[in-house]
Amino acid sequence: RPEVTFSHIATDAEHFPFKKWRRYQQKVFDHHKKQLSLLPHPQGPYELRESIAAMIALTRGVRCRPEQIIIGSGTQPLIHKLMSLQSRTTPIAVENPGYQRFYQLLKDMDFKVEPIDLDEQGISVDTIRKKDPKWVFVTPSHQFPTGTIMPINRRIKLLNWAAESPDRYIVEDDYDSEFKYETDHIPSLQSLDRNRQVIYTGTFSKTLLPSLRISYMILPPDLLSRFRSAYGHWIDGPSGLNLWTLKYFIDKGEYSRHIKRMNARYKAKRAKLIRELHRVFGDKITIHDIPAGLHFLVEIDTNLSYQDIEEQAKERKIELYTIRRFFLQDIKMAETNKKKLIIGFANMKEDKIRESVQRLASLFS
Ligand SMILES: Cc1ncc(COP(=O)(O)O)c(CN[C@H](CF)CCC(=O)O)c1O
Repeated sequence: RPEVTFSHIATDAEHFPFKKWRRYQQKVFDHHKKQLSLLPHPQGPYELRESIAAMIALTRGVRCRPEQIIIGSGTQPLIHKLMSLQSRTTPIAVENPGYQRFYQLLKDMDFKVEPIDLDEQGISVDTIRKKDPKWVFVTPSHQFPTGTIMPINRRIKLLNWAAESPDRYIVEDDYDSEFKYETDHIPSLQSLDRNRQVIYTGTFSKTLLPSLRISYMILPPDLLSRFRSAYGHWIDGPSGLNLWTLKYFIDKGEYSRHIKRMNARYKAKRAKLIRELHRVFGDKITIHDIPAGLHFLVEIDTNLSYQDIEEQAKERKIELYTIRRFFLQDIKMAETNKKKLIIGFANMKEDKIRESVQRLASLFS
């Protein structure tokens, strides 16, 4: 069991409003016994989908009807269902480095998956043109794991690429888009899409608790009808109790208040951690200080290999991920002496920042 953590995966459960959550759960028991006695709609309760549609219209500019929302027990199962309906000869592009779990899922499904390089604006559309995929998976709000926020011009360029052919699709994975610090939100790709070629996925794993396993996907009408005919008779997905509780949580304004509070808390914790990293590492560290999300990338001058870093971190009970976790295929990177680490801070206790940074520094001293 790690004694300090730089993980980007867990959220700060200490500040989750459990009392409020329990109160709304009680309301579900009191007023929704009937719904609890039934199976939820295969896409999740319509009433919750209405609340999500209204919320993301405000926060992300997403335009959709509740009928287009599919609620599922995680982003992977939703993507797995959707991609199961596509021909395996469809060439697919993903960001490299990128979200390893999607890459592995698509490879396991026998798709031809093309890793696309990134520049300082996000995924390279020039490389996409060269590789000519039909589908592209992107994380424009906060590229995973480099953190890049895709500027509006690159979003337009990517949408223009898709618009050139009706069988092209973009999967916009908008995880952790709720967290932006002193920078404003850029509208989602979905809100700029005029040709119904963007599939939008969101999750409550970063804003509430990853263990709730509540995520959602918004399909354009043509994909939606195929999805419904293929899965309309399935009964799976998150528990109705949690879904109805989430509906109250959103409708009563608790969700947006929670995000505001966590934004302020994460912003302060992040700033403190960055100051401490600079203080301890000095010019041996470069911090990619992109003011968004629950992690950032750093580069540390060291002759240690990634292997050494990962092994020594484990030995010293430090939960730490290097960029190697996100390389999609073992591209023989010339291991320069600048090693990239993912620094997550959501689950780091503020009063443990000094000790955590000290322990990290001990790896490289
Ligand atoms: C890039 C990205 N897109 C979606 C999710 C949301 O997934 P879900 O909880 O299934 O809705 C995550 C969440 N992060 C993963 C789950 F915590 C872990 C990261 C790791 O595997 O490194 C994510 O990073």
